[in-house]
Amino acid sequence: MLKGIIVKGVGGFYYVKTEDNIIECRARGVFREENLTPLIGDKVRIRISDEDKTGYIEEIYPRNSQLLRPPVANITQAIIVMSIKKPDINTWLLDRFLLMAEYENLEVTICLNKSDLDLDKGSRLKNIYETAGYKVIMTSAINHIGIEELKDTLNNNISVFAGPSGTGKSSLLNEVNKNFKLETGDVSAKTKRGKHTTRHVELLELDDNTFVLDSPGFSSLNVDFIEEESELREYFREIREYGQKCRFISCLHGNEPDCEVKNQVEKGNISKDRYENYLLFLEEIKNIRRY
Ligand SMILES: Nc1nc2c(ncn2[C@@H]2O[C@H](COP(=O)(O)OP(=O)(O)OP(=O)(O)O)[C@@H](O)[C@H]2O)c(=O)[nH]1
Ligand SMILES: [Zn+2]
Repeated sequence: MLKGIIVKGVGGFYYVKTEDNIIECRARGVFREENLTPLIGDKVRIRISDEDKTGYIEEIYPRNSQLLRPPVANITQAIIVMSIKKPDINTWLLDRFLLMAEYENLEVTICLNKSDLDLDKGSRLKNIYETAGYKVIMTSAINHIGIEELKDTLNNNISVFAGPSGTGKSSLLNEVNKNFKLETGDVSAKTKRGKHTTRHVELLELDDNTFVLDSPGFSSLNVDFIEEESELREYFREIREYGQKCRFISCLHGNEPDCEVKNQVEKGNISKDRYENYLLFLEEIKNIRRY
């Protein structure tokens, strides 16, 4: 009997990382009957058949978490990689990623990469997002800055690396583990080759018990997963916090009187930019519901 974790799935085969090596496995038919599909990230028990020497997944251990997009199990945290410049940081997108992470109930760390290009801007952003309640690491893949802190954050976790194309996700992973030789390059060259569409989902092993998923999938173009307007305020940490002191318990922090959130935006304790993104998302959710 062997135990392992599914790191890749291709055409009906699952690749299971055991203590010693990676074993190609099939799933037992019984999973289909139970309507259970093995997922990347699943911790499994396998058996090697004497006849054909292939591995069979015998049991899937209970999942701690399950992401929808991309479909992976047991992810413990998200590392959201944004570049300060080239491409310029887009905080609307960052807040969108954060929303997704909060919705999925993941631990989250923001990685502000390419700090070599504009340290001042990086510091300002770090300050804003730390004030909002997030852990922020400033990195430079080319100057090897912040890599140790990033390593510590990854240690003993199964993390999803998320962020727009060209922000340096592959470059950072290559720094974190010198054995990785992930393809990096300028945005236009990679887009031409359709890198984003052809890349499959795979867990990379950084260390024992430490895996990362370099995935383009962890983002959402719409907010249709949020059903009620009132849900949104729960996913903005600082708004959730200050919102408890609003006059009305139902306050959506828009035009209501005595709104503590607006009050704190005026005082500068809540970032105006974050608040405006909150209002934009709120408007979007309203519109989904109307049509
Ligand atoms: N100046 C600077 N450039 C960087 C840094 N990190 C990465 N780059 C460059 O940014 C470009 C994109 O880096 P990648 O690592 O390929 O970005 P990615 O996020 O993996 O991109 P996708 O695979 O398209 O999602 C490359 O040309 C890198 O050399 C950094 O810290 N500073
Ligand atoms: Zn309010």
